[in-house]
Amino acid sequence: MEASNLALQQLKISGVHQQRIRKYSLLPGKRDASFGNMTPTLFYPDKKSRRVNKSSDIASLSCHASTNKENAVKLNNNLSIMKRKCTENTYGSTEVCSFSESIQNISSNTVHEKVGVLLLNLGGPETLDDVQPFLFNLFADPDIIRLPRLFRFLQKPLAKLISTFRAPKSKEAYASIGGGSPLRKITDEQAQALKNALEDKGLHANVFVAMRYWHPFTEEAIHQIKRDDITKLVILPLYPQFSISTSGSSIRVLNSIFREDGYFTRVAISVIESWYQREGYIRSMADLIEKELSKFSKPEEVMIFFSAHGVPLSYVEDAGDPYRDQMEDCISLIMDELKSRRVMNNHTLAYQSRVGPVQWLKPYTDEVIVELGQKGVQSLLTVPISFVSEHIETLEEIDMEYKHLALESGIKNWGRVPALGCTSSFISDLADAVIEAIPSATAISAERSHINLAEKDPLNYILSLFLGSFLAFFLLLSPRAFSLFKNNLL
Ligand SMILES: C=CC1=C(C)c2cc3[nH]c(cc4nc(cc5[nH]c(cc1n2)c(C)c5CCC(=O)O)C(CCC(=O)O)=C4C)c(C)c3C=C
Ligand SMILES: [Fe+2]
Repeated sequence: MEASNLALQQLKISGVHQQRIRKYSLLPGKRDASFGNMTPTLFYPDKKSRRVNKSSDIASLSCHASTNKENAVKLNNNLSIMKRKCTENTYGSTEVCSFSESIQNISSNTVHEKVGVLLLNLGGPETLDDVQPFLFNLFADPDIIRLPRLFRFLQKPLAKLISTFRAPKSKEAYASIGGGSPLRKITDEQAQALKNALEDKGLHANVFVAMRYWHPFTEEAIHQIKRDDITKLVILPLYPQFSISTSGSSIRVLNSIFREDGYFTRVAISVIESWYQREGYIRSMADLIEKELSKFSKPEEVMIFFSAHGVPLSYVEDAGDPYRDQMEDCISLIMDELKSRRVMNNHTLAYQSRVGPVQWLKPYTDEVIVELGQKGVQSLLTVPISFVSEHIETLEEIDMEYKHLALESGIKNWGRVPALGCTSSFISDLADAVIEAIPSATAISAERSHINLAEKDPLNYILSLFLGSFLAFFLLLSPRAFSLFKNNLL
């Protein structure tokens, strides 16, 4: 994956900042606009303006043509006009967007509402036999391996190849944590806890789980939502910070289902895109950190080491993924909260779990651990920060690999903050986020506009097929290309 050249969705700054009102734009990515896959592209304001606008309450998103006229025409052909109404209330609230194509406000008193909450998560293999097909689903996601347009149809053969070669290593990791991912079980528990918390706050809601790469898949959740006759739906990714590769990917899949399925023209929908800035979440994280610090003999000397899941650098630098900015904001909010409790420890942030030969967000967790050891840091408290459940990368990568590396590098005292899981203050805050999102739920219209590449541009289509087949042939049959691929990409 030549990540620096593969920017698909271009997330660019288009914020018009006014007092308490922000305007975002949904523009096509430079390349993606011509795809016809109708992926909406969110444009985020830069970090500085987001910080300045902490008190912003409302962000409205409107759709307009890109700078490129051709793209604008394609956009009109392929994308129905999308509008968003967003409510952002930093630190204390959530980035909430109701979407999608044309907005019809549904007044809550006209129909008998049945509220649903859809939790989005990554999913994980439940048995060792699931590992390869799970990896296939992950690498087949165009938001995970971002191929240029011409090579898009190679996505699945490439996913098959990478998943087959990666599976033995991944299986070993899953075997070491009991033979499968705990993600489904934990997410189901979180769903039940959220349902109970909502009930306690006076809202009866059905809570569904949609995993991106393993069961229960998005389609299974959609089936249940329809079976239960849900009329208002709040979409809540279980990732505190937004990334194109996580929440973005799940929302893209949902968006295409909603556009195709007439049922959803009758459903008012609200999407909570990120919620790392919520007071309840920040406080819950600070509580966990304080508790773990107190287990060290000299808590004040402990380095608090935030380890976030990485993304390729090109996501942030070329495609405008807000993930790094949100991560940094999140950590400064947690540290501010700790300081307000007189916890004045040093802290640092690094990124873990990189895959493949491209550059990922730096600094890398393993390199920082070695450096900290060399600098004489004696005590380290690792805080997994991009995810709210235990999973392979906390249980295996952090608890086994990084712990071993830290002790080898001279760090004497090691600790790790557990994931939030079903911590009651956290679940209660998620319930508040859901309740706050309901008023901004809006319905989507029934416009559909799938035009596939072959219908739209037959010459281009034939050319891509030809070049793609050539590349696949070369990669699969040339022993040298094959071993280069195996050594570098896996
Ligand atoms: C915020 C969290 C995550 C981001 C960002 C993310 C991006 C990302 N991940 C991969 C590749 C892999 N991820 C894998 C597992 C995995 N990833 C996350 C979270 C984020 N990923 C979680 C919670 C899990 C674990 C699920 C579980 O089973 O417990 C894996 C599989 C494990 C392995 O083989 O290492 C891969 C591969 C990429 C390429 C990427 C960004 C482009
Ligand atoms: Fe991942």
